[in-house]
Amino acid sequence: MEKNPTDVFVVAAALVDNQRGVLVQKRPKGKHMAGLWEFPGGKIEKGETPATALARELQEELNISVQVTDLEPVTFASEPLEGKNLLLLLYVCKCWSGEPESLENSELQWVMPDKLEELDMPPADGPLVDRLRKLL
Ligand SMILES: Nc1nc2c([nH]c(=O)n2[C@H]2C[C@H](O)[C@@H](COP(=O)(O)OP(=O)(O)OP(=O)(O)O)O2)c(=O)[nH]1
Repeated sequence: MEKNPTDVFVVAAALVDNQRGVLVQKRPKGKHMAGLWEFPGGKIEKGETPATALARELQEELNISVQVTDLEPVTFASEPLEGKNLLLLLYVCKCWSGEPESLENSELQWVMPDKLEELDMPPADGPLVDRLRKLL
């Protein structure tokens, strides 16, 4: 099968804490979809697996260490994005080292799973949130 050059592969994590809920971050000003809340993560780079990409993103964005074996695949979304197709893979992570802090100047908040749907999130995230609510 030929690789579709218009696909954008993104991995994201629902970090789950029993007391605080799920961590979301606000997309910073100046970026596409600025101001919307999203799950931490980002694009998969060349040579990475989805899980190694996500562990790298979580380190870079939140300064936490995650073992790839603690990343549990949950669901995915496929959505048009600026003339391309976004394939967004969502993982749940319940175990990490360090306290998440924003290294990229984005606002963070913990939200209980049943309140996630009240947030303004990118269109691709709607089905992910539905799935998480049923799971958590
Ligand atoms: N991390 C994350 N990205 C999401 C979510 N939902 C969603 O549509 N996206 C989109 C936004 C971006 O277009 C893309 C993530 O790529 P990114 O954060 O690495 O890239 P970006 O567009 O912010 O900018 P850049 O780093 O490429 O300059 O996936 C989500 O819940 N989490």
